Amino acid sequence: MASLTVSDITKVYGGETVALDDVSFEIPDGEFVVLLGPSGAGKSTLLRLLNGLERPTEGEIRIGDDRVSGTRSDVAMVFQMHYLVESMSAYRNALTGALNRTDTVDSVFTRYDEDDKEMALRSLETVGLLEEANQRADSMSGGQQQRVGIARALTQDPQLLLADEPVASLDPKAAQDVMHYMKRAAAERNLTSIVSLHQVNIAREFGERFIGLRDGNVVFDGGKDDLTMEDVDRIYYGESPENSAINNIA
Ligand SMILES: Nc1ncnc2c1ncn2[C@@H]1O[C@H](COP(=O)(O)OP(=O)(O)OP(=O)(O)O)[C@@H](O)[C@H]1O
Repeated sequence: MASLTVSDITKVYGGETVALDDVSFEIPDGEFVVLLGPSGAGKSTLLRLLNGLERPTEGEIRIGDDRVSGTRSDVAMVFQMHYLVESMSAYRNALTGALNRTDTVDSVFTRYDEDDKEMALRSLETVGLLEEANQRADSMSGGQQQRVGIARALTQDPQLLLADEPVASLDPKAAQDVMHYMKRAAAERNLTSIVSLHQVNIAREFGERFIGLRDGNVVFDGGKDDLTMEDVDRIYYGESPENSAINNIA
């Protein structure tokens, strides 16, 4: 739905912590990108900059031709903790995504129109939960709850879908399910998507393109066929061979 251009982004916290150091890349319309990197590499910082929650210290981000200068209704985010209202149904939770694109008065009074309701149902259908629409969120499994979180993001009708470790707290089967539905949602709507993941096997299964961050720098940017074990090693362990997973396994 929209291309994304990240140009020379640097983010410094508190005048000394360089979380991102001159990062640049472009993502064309509808591409499904996985962000890889060890703890502290700058993945969450990058996602927060992309959704306008934080401002870069230097550089700029464009969605299509628009410079990102704050939060936007056409950028939706899925979090590791899905922050559902547990006592509400899957449908009601999905519907709240519409509040991010309605005007302030409607959102203060939580008013939804017919289009919002249809969009929420369509979003639940996309994540395979239409039949569970009336089920309370707290009676659902962790994977189902995360799929409701995705449906809520889709009800916002975004151009850009961001997800920060959306499957980190799920077991492998649930993680695979959630990624399957997220990928399906992105493909159905031609959504440009960026998902940060820790699990390399899941990343490989679902990613089309991989951006590897380490110490705030892009150390890998390429497709599935380009991503070797050595690249994964370099992303997670750096250049020093004594730390390498390959060497430790060998
Ligand atoms: N609000 C903040 N204030 C100060 N430093 C921060 C802040 N947020 C992140 N940092 C620092 O910026 C660097 C990058 O952090 P970030 O959370 O973006 O990494 P990450 O790759 O998402 O890590 P994780 O996988 O552990 O979430 C780290 O050194 C972190 O301590």
